Amino acid sequence: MIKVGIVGGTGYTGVELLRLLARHPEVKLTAVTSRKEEGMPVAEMYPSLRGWVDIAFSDPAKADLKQCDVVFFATPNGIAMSQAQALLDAGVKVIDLAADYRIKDVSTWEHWYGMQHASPGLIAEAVYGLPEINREQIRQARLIANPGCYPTAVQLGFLPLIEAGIIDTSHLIADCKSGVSGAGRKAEVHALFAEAGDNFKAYGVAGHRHLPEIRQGLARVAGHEVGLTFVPHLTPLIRGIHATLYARLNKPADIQALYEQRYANEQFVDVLPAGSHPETRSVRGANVCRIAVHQPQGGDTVVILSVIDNLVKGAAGQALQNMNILFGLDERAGLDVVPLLP
Ligand SMILES: NC(=O)C1=CN([C@@H]2O[C@H](COP(=O)(O)OP(=O)(O)OC[C@H]3O[C@@H](n4cnc5c(N)ncnc54)[C@H](OP(=O)(O)O)[C@@H]3O)[C@@H](O)[C@H]2O)C=CC1
Ligand SMILES: CC(=O)N[C@@H](CCC(=O)OP(=O)(O)O)C(=O)O
Repeated sequence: MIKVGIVGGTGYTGVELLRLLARHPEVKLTAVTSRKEEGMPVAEMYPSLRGWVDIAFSDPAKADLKQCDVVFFATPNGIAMSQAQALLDAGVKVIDLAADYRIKDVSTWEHWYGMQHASPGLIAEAVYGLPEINREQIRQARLIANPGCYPTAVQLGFLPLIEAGIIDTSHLIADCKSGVSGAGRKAEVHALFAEAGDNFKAYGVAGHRHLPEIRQGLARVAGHEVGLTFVPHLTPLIRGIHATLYARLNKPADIQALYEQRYANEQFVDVLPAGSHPETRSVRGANVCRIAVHQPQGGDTVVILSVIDNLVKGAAGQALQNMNILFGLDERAGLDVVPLLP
């Protein structure tokens, strides 16, 4: 059995990891931390996990994480970067759901995240955990930088077009909407029911910290810098991201066939029939990205619709997919979940 630790088990991505790991056949949950809830049984805080998870939260400073085979950091940005080295030295693999190791250029990271990096020496080694691009490197990794939620939806949406070299990569547009759980469980005014409910707004138009992450990923695939306008919006959903992506074709192509072929062997990317409009509720609770491809009026503008559950393919599910790859397990282990309707 793989001994698993979670730092930050009370947050939305932490409890989502617990939900998925509870059904994983090869996992023994060894430590789940919370500074505020030390000693409280997990199932007392989250009754949905009664009968599934039978350990209590421990203080991260006291938890013996070095006895684990893998530790997930479901913590705010800037936590894993101070603790990863000691765990790696003890032979523990680390999967960070935050952004500490996502950006390869440390000064870019420090600019967007507003703090000094505590372990810049590990950034080069960290593997960006988007399996649909980096599966082979993930297999060999000790340290995984799990992608952000918007970056997952946007990169999977643009990837086939960029790989095929058939679009103008200098003017990409990603118009994205997120549910409120994307902001985490901590109390914040903009996430209050009376603020976020029955309301819809853009934010971060001048610059969002996912912009450099998406640009870096797409540039790697393109082999050169890309121009991207990224506009996130907050919607009155709890879960879900809907990304509407625009690009200009520079040569004619059968886009539907391109996407179907690119993702034919990907278990967690579903290319819908031509003309479809994917809904966020069609992925709720499941580790899947559903994509539909459009070329309105047969013109040269391609519109890609990409939906994920921000907490699953956008965070905890993808982290578990990465764990399965790291340990040579069936990639679907613990992830064979049917989306929840309505
Ligand atoms: N929500 C989402 O859709 C997504 C989130 N992410 C990223 O995943 C990470 C977790 O997000 P989310 O679950 O939403 O966050 P939450 O705010 O919901 O939870 C954060 C967790 O971290 C713990 N924590 C906070 N500060 C510290 C600390 N200094 N040391 C140890 N533990 C700490 C908290 O518990 P306590 O304070 O009791 O210790 C809590 O369990 C973030 O980096 C986020 O950016 C990535 C993709 C999507
Ligand atoms: C709705 C909302 O607030 N979303 C968050 C992004 C989600 C997130 O947690 O960011 P990471 O994926 O980088 O960890 C935001 O815009 O800051």
